[in-house]
Amino acid sequence: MTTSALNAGTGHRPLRRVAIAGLGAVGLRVAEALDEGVPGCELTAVSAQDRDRARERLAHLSRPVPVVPIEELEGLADIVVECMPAALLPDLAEPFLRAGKTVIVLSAGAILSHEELIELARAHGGQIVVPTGAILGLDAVTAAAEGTIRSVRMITRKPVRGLVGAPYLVSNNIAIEDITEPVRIFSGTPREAAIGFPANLNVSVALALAGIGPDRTALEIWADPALTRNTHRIEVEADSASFSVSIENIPSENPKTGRITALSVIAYLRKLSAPLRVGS
Ligand SMILES: NC(=O)C1=CN([C@@H]2O[C@H](COP(=O)(O)OP(=O)(O)OC[C@H]3O[C@@H](n4cnc5c(N)ncnc54)[C@H](O)[C@@H]3O)[C@@H](O)[C@H]2O)C=CC1
Ligand SMILES: O=C([O-])CC(=O)C(=O)O
Repeated sequence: MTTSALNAGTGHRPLRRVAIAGLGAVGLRVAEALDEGVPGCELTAVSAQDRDRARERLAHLSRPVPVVPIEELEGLADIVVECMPAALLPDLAEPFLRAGKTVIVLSAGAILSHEELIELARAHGGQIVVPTGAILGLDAVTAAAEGTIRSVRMITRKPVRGLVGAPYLVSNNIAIEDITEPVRIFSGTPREAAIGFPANLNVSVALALAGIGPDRTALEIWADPALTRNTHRIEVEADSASFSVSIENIPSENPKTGRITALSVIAYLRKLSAPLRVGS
């Protein structure tokens, strides 16, 4: 049996209307997958900064979808996939959460500066979903967190072009364009990285939210001129298990973003209606 056969929807539930906010590397790939068919889901609207450019990027889809401002998405969808610059999260998420709907958040770092969104979800029966994204092992980390986790450490290594322009580098006058060997550019916490690297280290915030939080998780970031892939290693010590996992992400059309990020969202949407779900 193929994976897609195992994951095919049952057909007994109403279709979930899915909107995509942001039509960059992640958004376009998710839109294409929904257009090709994810059982139980249909793409009903898209939001983009440049609406004409978005219509061009969507021209190859088999079914046209409206391109609307983010304020109009809530009326058109049950679930929204946020894949925009982090600063836009509250404007997008609030109406969905107030209506008891689901917001899939890729800009996970923005949740730390907008924790009121979690309260809004709680009050109205909505849900914020942080997909596994470009990282791995969050299933094991959430399981270990049901017991006691002693420590979580993450080491990220990225090619130079996946890091240049990050606010932390700019404000600390750290120039990495001409480095010839790996340089550790940051040692701190995901809470600090969410501010200093808002477009590069959402994965560390996802890990922190799954485990021991954004202040106790230890994070190192390295710029490595020899790398072509974004690599992340996680080391966990818990009373249930010790484990370490690592991933080498092939960059998408956006060099900061691994290709697997969009696939993680598609896998999540497919699981919503699948008769067999694997992983917690
Ligand atoms: N959680 C995770 O594992 C990962 C999260 N990310 C994050 O996911 C988000 C999306 O990543 P990418 O698709 O690579 O980014 P991208 O830069 O390729 O795309 C973002 C899109 O948002 C659009 N946009 C900007 N302002 C907008 C507005 N007002 N309304 C609608 N659209 C607007 C931009 O035009 C752009 O097309 C980023 O915040 C990124 O940091 C990326 C990789 C991994
Ligand atoms: O794709 C990656 O390696 C991770 C990333 O950009 C992020 O966490 O925002």
